[in-house]
Amino acid sequence: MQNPSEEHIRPRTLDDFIGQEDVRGNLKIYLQAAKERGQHLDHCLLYGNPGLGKTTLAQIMASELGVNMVSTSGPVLERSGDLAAILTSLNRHDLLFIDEIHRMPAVVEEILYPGMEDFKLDLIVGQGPGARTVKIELEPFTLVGATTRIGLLTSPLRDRFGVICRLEFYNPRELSLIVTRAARILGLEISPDGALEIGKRSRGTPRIANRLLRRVADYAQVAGNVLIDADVAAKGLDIMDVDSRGLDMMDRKILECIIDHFGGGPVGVKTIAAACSEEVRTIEDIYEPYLIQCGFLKRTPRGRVVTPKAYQHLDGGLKLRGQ
Ligand SMILES: Nc1ncnc2c1ncn2[C@@H]1O[C@H](COP(=O)(O)OP(=O)(O)OP(=O)(O)O)[C@@H](O)[C@H]1O
Ligand SMILES: [Mg+2]
Repeated sequence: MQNPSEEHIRPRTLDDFIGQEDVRGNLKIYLQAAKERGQHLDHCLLYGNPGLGKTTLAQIMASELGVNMVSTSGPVLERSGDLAAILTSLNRHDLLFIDEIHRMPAVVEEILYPGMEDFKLDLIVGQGPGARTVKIELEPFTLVGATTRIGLLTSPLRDRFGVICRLEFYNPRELSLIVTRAARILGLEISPDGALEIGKRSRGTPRIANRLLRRVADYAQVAGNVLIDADVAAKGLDIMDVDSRGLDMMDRKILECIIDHFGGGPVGVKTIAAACSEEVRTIEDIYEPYLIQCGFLKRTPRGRVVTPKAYQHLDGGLKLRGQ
């Protein structure tokens, strides 16, 4: 196959979607119930770190329901009219996917409330004393919202979702299954221990697992290996500076910066961001959740603290590199 895109790898059915057993089990029931009743599915909020499968799940829900999916995202919806145009164009039972729903402006959010609750739009037409409200009936639809930051959602919005699903980091075994599946689609040969090696170093994230697989495949090809086994995978990942726990240069830079400049913490995230020349948001959304999950970093009321486990991990790495 000619360099299949990310879209080819994306699972299409709930059965192809690996891991997240609780979310998958619950969604299966809700989807079946909605289908049997011939009704729209209740609004659903998916939250979790980047690359864990929110967009993928939304697409699977639409295809399992046999409905059309219309996609947009919070920051694109600048004015209430932008959302009104989308809502009025939806067909019966369509799925509206709003990515980064926490970034939707307040004025847009307000017109979404009656849309979600009663499938009605209250539009204000005109300005000043001549302004009037026009009520528009909408077709019943399902809103699927995705967010990496559930804490930034207002509670009126959060409360209007009937189903709230939290996606967790994947374990190495699940990631190895994801890698094996992707390798099959990409026409690559990989052994179970090769897939597990990539799985262990993918920061619990399918998107990263798929990316590392492609880079390891490049390495294997150039090195003249047809089969990606644990040894080839480890060498390919080592040259990319992805260590045995999946930490990359930036993760290590963050930990080392807290250790070297702030005595291991506690130190505020803004200070860390400035010292590492990185955005606060990127540290909070991309790096920190995984470091916390590994038990390498702790969030305390006074700031971030590097744990003894992180010191051990970093020391081990230095010894391996002979420093
Ligand atoms: N459970 C899974 N099984 C197999 N592959 C998966 C799974 N979850 C995600 N993937 C793969 O990982 C990639 C990233 O997933 P997706 O785009 O759905 O993440 P996301 O949560 O929407 O991320 P973001 O927050 O950045 O939008 C997809 O292309 C898909 O191939
Ligand atoms: Mg997405």
